[in-house]
Amino acid sequence: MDASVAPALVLKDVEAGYGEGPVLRDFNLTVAAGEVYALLGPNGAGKSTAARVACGLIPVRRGRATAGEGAPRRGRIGLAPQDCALFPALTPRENVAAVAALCGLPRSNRPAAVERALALTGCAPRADEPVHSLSGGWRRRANLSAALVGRPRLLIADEPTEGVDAAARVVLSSALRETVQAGAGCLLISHDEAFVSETADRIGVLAQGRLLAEGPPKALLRQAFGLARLLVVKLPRPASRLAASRFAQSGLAPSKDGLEWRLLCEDALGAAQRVSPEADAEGGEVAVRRPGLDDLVAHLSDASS
Ligand SMILES: Nc1ncnc2c1ncn2[C@@H]1O[C@H](COP(=O)(O)OP(=O)(O)OP(=O)(O)O)[C@@H](O)[C@H]1O
Repeated sequence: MDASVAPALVLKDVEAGYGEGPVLRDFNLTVAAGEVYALLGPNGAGKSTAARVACGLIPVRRGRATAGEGAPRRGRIGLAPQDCALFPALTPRENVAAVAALCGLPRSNRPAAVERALALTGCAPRADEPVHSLSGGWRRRANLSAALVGRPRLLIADEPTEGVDAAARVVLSSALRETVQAGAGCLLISHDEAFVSETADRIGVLAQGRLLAEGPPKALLRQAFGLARLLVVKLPRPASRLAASRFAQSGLAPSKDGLEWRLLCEDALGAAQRVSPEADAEGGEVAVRRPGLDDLVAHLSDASS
């Protein structure tokens, strides 16, 4: 990343919220030009609030928010909100054209800009059907096209893959990657672990309005878990007393509903062999896997609460 290029977003010592108690306090976040930065965290952590501060939808009570500097004033931030911001009676092409006008693009440039934005998200094949008749996945593509048409310096994509199939996810990931390769910065908010792993350069893990960790996903996973693997036993019903005591003896801890027992350790395969007889007798399934981003979020937010 080029340090001489201004960041796409800087939130510095920000305090912001809705009622009396702030949601974000002393909150710092920088999204560089050329990177996709994903904010992860449990429900209510403050991710959408940070996005709203970034695009000026809620004011900063303290600190400073600077977004999209270096772009024309009206098109500098592109927002693809979680609840698609589209006119349902209009087609994707008409919606994207309307946003192009709102962004202040010169009239003569608009048709090419609209085609480009529709092509980036693969929306062109359904671009002339009314939005209300499109499936959720096509609406998501149109929603992202509308955010991209003004060539924003900062793109904010809030849950862009909600209700989207695997093929569309690949296209949307490429659209975000191409956008940042062209020089924008992207703030991505997503609960979609696979999408974030494929798309983000850096992630920030947020809980209760505080950033708990940030960095490249692989580095954070390595730092949190090292060589440990996760043993997961899934049960159709809570374990019998005998099985529960055997799982506990082997170091596994139950979920709140008692349907899942877990252990994070370097010898997860050995532990799996030890608990397999009880798991089989209970009709359960045993799996060993590498911890992923969802595990990282749970691990960091549990440790901070
Ligand atoms: N419009 C609002 N008015 C009042 N409080 C709100 C409003 N929107 C969010 N909040 C509160 O702010 C806190 C953070 O919410 P926010 O939507 O930013 O979390 P989030 O991390 O995006 O959650 P999720 O993953 O569920 O979308 C929550 O306690 C929420 O109840």
